[in-house]
Amino acid sequence: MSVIRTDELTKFYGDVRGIEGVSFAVEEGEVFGFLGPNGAGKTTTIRTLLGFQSPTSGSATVLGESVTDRTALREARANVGYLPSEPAFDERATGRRLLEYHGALRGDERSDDLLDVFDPPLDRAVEEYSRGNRQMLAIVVAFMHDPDLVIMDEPTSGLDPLKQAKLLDFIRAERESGTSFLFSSHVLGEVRKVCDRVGIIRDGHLVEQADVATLLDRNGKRVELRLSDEITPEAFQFDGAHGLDIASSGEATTVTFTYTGEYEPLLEHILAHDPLDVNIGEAPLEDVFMRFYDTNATLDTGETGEEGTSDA
Ligand SMILES: Nc1ncnc2c1ncn2[C@@H]1O[C@H](COP(=O)(O)OP(=O)(O)OP(=O)(O)O)[C@@H](O)[C@H]1O
Repeated sequence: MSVIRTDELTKFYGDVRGIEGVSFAVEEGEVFGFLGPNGAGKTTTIRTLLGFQSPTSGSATVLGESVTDRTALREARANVGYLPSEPAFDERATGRRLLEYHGALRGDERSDDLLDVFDPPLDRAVEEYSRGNRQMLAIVVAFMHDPDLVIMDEPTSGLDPLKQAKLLDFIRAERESGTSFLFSSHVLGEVRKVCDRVGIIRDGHLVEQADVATLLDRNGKRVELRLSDEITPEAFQFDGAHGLDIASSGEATTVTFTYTGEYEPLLEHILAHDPLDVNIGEAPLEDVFMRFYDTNATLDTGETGEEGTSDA
């Protein structure tokens, strides 16, 4: 069963388009990454799925229930965790009080275990919390009732690199035990680490839907060679090689290019030049995604553990 399914889902705010004709499905037990530049429509999709706002047209189901059937959706939501991009809490309440409140509302099977990993200062009022502590409290709230599906909007924003890594490890472990995720993010490094498939949204439209391995495969391999001899560009003009760059330092020549195709012809070409060093790796994921983004949009590769560009 698809845990989320949308069919031509459309939401306009008056004349302003939030999303239009968005169709995708999240299957049981997968982490579906939802990517797109600022204002693309990620939050609009999520808020519509959670029943916070009605679609203008089209349809969607969450755990099999229509998002426009309020009663059925409320029941389905008992099995859904939600981590908003900017968690809002009763500011004067302590973290502990808020966990009691959410536990009474939807159940608390897991907060003790979760607090071993994510440890906000429970006896302080939330208004005194740092951004990271607020996020950790929201993570505990999202998972404490042991949901089957978790919808996360920029989940690592505000967390330090260690906590970011803990959250990604935690998501992978949860997926292993069958939990499904809709994971909205700008941070490509984390998408690479946890997502099985991605949907890319731009200007309110879903422009791509593919599994991450296929996207990377399509983008080819990044090849870097160090040669003792100087060479001409013609030496590396062969089928499947593109984006050639040659730099000579006096001692050695460094050749980099992207390659799509089988290994055998690639290795033949490389060995013909008697290389000092050979490095063949995955092409950067951002090359794939940037094609779907506006030229002005910036993206975080996530490799430094910094926050994404989500707060515009
Ligand atoms: N409540 C609202 N009223 C009017 N327009 C809105 C509202 N919420 C969103 N929009 C518009 O809908 C479009 C999609 O916005 P949305 O917040 O869904 O994008 P997003 O992909 O979540 O962006 P970000 O990455 O910046 O969070 C934007 O043009 C935005 O201005």
